[in-house]
Amino acid sequence: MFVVTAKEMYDTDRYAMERVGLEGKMLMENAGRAIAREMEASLAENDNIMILVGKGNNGGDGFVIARTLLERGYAVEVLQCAETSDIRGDAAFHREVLLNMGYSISEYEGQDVESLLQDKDVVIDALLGIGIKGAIRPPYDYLITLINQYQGKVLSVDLPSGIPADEGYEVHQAVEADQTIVVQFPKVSSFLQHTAAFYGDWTTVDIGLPSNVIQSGENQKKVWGRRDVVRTLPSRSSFSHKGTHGKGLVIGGAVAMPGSIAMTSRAALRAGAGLLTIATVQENVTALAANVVEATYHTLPSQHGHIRSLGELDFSYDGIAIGMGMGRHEQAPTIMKEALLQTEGTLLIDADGLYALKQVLPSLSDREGTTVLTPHPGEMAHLLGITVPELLQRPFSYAQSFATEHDVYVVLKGAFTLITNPKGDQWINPTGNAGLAKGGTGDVLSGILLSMLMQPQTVEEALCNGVWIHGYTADILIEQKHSSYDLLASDVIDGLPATYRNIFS
Ligand SMILES: NC(=O)C1=CN([C@@H]2O[C@H](COP(=O)(O)OP(=O)(O)OC[C@H]3O[C@@H](n4cnc5c(N)ncnc54)[C@H](O)[C@@H]3O)[C@@H](O)[C@H]2O)[C@@H](O)CC1
Ligand SMILES: Nc1ncnc2c1ncn2[C@@H]1O[C@H](COP(=O)(O)OP(=O)(O)O)[C@@H](O)[C@H]1O
Ligand SMILES: [K+]
Repeated sequence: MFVVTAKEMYDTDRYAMERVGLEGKMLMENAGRAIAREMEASLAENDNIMILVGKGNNGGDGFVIARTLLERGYAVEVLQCAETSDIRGDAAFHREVLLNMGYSISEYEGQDVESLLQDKDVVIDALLGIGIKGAIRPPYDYLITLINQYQGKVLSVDLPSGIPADEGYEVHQAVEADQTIVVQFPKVSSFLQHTAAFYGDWTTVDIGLPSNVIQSGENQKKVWGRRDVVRTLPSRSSFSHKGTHGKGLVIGGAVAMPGSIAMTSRAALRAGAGLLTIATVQENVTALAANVVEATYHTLPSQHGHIRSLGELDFSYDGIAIGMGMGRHEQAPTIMKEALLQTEGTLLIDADGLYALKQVLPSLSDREGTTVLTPHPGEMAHLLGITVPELLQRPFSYAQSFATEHDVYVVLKGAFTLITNPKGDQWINPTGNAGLAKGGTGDVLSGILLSMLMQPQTVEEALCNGVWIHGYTADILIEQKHSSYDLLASDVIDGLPATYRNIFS
C-alpha cells in the first residue's frame, strides 16, 4: 500500500483527470460514496447525523456523503461552513446535485452550533482535507474546538480537519477523530508521532485513482503488510544445511551488560540463523555459554570490563551485528572503524555501536558491503546532530537524507518503524505495540534482522520482514497471553515459533 504526500495526491488527481480521463466530479462521487459506505459500519439506523462541510473538495466529498446517507434513510443535517460563492468546481457541482435531489443545506452564519450538536449522535467532519495551509482560520478554528468538546462519535473525511498530509508541520488545532476514512492512499501524517493519534482508527477507501504517478515517481513510500511477508519470506529447502541458513557473528557486550548480546544471539538463532558466533569480553563467556548454548564463542581482549580491540577476530561471516551492550568508551570508535573497514559482507550496527559510528562516519563511504543502521530516535538524532523533537517532526526526510548521503540502510525504530534504503525508498511497518517499549526489545530486533539478512531475500525484504515479525510477535503475545505492561524482550524471542507457524500455515 502506497503512502503519499499532499503533492503526490494532487499529482495523481491531475494525472487521473488530464491523462486518464477520470473527471474530478466522478472521483468526488466515488470518494463520497465509498466513504459513506465505509461509515455505515459505524452508524446505527436511528442516528442523528450532522455533517460539517468546508469550502474545498473535502467539503465536496461531504456533499456526496450527505446525499448518499440521506438516500439510504439516515437523518442527516448538512451545515455548510463557507459562503456559497466560495464553493467552486466539483464541490459546487455536488452541492447543486444535493439540492436538486430535494435536500436542504443550512449555512453557518454564526448560529449556536454547540446546541445544534446536542441532539446529534454522530458528527461527520468534512471541513478541511489535504489543502490546509498555515494556522486554522475562522470559522474552522471555532468549529474544530466545538467538535473536540462534543461527546458523540466523530468521523473525519480523508484527514481529521487541521492535520496536514505531510511531515514538518506543528499542529496547534485539529479534530480528534474517532475514525477517519482516508481517500485511496494513507497520508504521511497518519504515521507521525505528533499527528497519528488525531486519526483515531483509520481505513482507506478505493476511489479508482491510478497509482502510475506514484509508481513512476522517485522515493516511494509503502506500508509493508502481512501479504508482503508471506510473498517474500523464503521457505526452507529440505536439502538445506546449517551453512545455507547463514553463519552470523555478534560483536558486543561488556561486563556490566551481558544481556544484550545474549538476547540478540538467541533471537538470531530462533529467527533462523544456521550458525552463530558471539565475540565478547572474556569475563562474560562462561555465563553466556550457559545461556545461549547453541552459539560458539570468541574471546576479545578487554579493558575495564569492555572490549579493548577486535584482536584476531576472523570476519568471514555471512552477516555481522555489532554494538549491542558494547558500552560507550574511548576504544569504541576505533573498534567501529576496524569493523567498517575489515568486514566485507553485511554489517548491522546498533545501540552503542551507533554512538561510536558517529565519530568515524566518513569511514562508511569506504565500505564495500551492505551497512544497516538500526537507531531509535535518540540514536538517529545523535547521528544527525539534531534534537529528538526535530527528528520526529520530519522522520521521513531525515532518515532519507542520511541513508542516501551515507549509502546505508536505516531502520528508524518507533511505533511505526521506518525502513529506508540507500536510494531513499521507504517502507513503514504497521505491527508492534507499546509492550515493546521496554529495554532489550531493540537487541531482539537486531538478532532477528541479522538472521533475516542471511536468508535468500533482498536487503529491503530482510529488513521489512524482520521488523514486521518482531512487531507481529509482540502483537500476538499481548493478545493471547501477555499484556503491554508485562511483556519482556525475551518473551518476544519465545514468541517467534508461533509467528513462524502462523506465517507459513
Ligand atoms: N485525488 C484527490 O486529491 C481527491 C481529493 N478529494 C478530496 O479533496 C480534498 C482536497 O481538496 P482541496 O484541495 O480543495 O483542499 P481542502 O478541502 O482541504 O480545502 C482547502 C481550502 O480550505 C481553505 N483553507 C486552507 N487552509 C486553511 C486554514 N488554515 N484555515 C482555514 N481555511 C483554510 C482554503 O480556502 C483552501 O482553498 C481531499 O482531502 C479529499 O477529501 C476527493 O474529492 C477526490 C479526489
Ligand atoms: N509504542 C511502541 N509501539 C510499537 N513498537 C514500539 C513501541 N515502542 C518501542 N517499540 C519498538 O521496540 C523496539 C525498541 O528498541 P530500542 O529502543 O532500541 O530498545 P533497547 O535499546 O532497549 O533494546 C523497537 O523495535 C521499536 O520499534
Ligand atoms: K476532514
